[in-house]
Amino acid sequence: MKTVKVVAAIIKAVNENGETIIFATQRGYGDFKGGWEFPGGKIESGETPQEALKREIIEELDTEVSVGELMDTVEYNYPQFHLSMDCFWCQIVRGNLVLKEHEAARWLTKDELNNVEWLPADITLIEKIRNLLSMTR
Ligand SMILES: Nc1nc2c([nH]c(=O)n2[C@H]2C[C@H](O)[C@@H](COP(=O)(O)OP(=O)(O)OP(=O)(O)O)O2)c(=O)[nH]1
Repeated sequence: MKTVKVVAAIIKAVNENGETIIFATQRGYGDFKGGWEFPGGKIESGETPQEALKREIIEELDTEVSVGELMDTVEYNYPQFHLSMDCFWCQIVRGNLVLKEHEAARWLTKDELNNVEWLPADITLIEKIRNLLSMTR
């Protein structure tokens, strides 16, 4: 099976109650249309994962992010391909998260993470994020 290398941004911020919130986007097109995901996309040849992620976030959201620690690498078998997805913690440097390709977006607290229909590959990742956020606050 072919492997598709993807990078995704777990963009983190803090809301007015001091809770950590995470930015989720809904796919606007393609096979997974309507599913929720972390913004990002395929790594192009010659790019580091971090470079690919910065490029994708500018393309998709017109926003510059700083790419922090690798949170997890998701390995998931879809019927048509194997997904290998590096997920990095990110913070906004400048920009207003303009939805250029996505249908919708939401900021979610840890208790709201289950309120959207995540893509199949993201389910275990969401559990890990919830656990991490529960330990901090
Ligand atoms: N960005 C992103 N992609 C995800 C997530 N979960 C998940 O299964 N994917 C899958 C969906 C796609 O098959 C692939 C992402 O590649 P992409 O965003 O370039 O997808 P695409 O097929 O729309 O790209 P394109 O060829 O049209 O440019 O990874 C996620 O959380 N974020």
